[in-house]
Amino acid sequence: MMGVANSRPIGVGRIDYTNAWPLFHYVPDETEDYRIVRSVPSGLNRMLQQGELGVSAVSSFIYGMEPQRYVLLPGLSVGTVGPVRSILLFLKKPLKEVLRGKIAMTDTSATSVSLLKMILRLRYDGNPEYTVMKPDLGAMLKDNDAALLIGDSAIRASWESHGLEVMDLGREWKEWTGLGMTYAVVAARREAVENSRSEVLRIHEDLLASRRRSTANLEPLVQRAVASIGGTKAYWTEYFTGLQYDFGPELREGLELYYRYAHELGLVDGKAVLEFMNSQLSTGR
Ligand SMILES: C=C(O[C@@H]1C=C(C(=O)O)C=C[C@H]1O)C(=O)O
Repeated sequence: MMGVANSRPIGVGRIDYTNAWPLFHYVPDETEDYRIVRSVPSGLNRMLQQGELGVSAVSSFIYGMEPQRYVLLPGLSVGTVGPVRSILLFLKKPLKEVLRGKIAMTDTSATSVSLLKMILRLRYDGNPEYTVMKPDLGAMLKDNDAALLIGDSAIRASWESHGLEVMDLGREWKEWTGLGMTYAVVAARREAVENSRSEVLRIHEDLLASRRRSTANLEPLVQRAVASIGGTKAYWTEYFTGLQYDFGPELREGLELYYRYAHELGLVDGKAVLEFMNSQLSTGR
């Protein structure tokens, strides 16, 4: 496993959802230093944990489970301060009943499933029964009172005229805690940083450059999203503008609270502290 994480080019995981586009849009799929591997968050989480990837955009929850194994790449995140529009609980019954009912959750997520548990338990004193399913709203709601979707599945489902009540978890978190939330981070395995330092620095720089270029001009991403997924230019402009990609103080503070709650609920063993790769390294000096 070590060999895979340390060989050149190193494997780098890209979340295969529109929400991660700004981080990766201008990053080539293959260079001498790295090769991009695409998957849903749960797939990348597993590949990074098993050492098949040296660096990956992953569910922030995964870092919180074993912070000693990773460092975070500074200046890179997928988060919001407020509504996210793509992490949504679809309710078939009033919230009061859902809190004592049954909820199906997508098998593609790690951060949002725990975020949902926190919100329902700690904010609303709920104790529903949870199951994990493939992200298919109709199938999920067949035997359940509510369904959690993330990413493009959530976006598509939010456009359907099903008449269901919808809870946006980014909005909930902000109303409840007053803070932002970080759904995805870019993490590097510690041995990848030690043994493949220049490759890790290169992908870090390329991701930062992509983030800057994407957020400076959203137009190419917006056009592409309309063409490949649908919706309007206004929708996607608002969507990308609402997301925060630079892991600023509000996102860091929110994530620290999320890790404290995760520990309180017994979802993770310890209290994770955010440890970033030394930014001195990333300037190459
Ligand atoms: C913003 C989103 O955040 C995603 C949610 C994740 C999770 O729940 O584990 C992981 C990566 C993020 O890209 C989204 O799904 O739309």
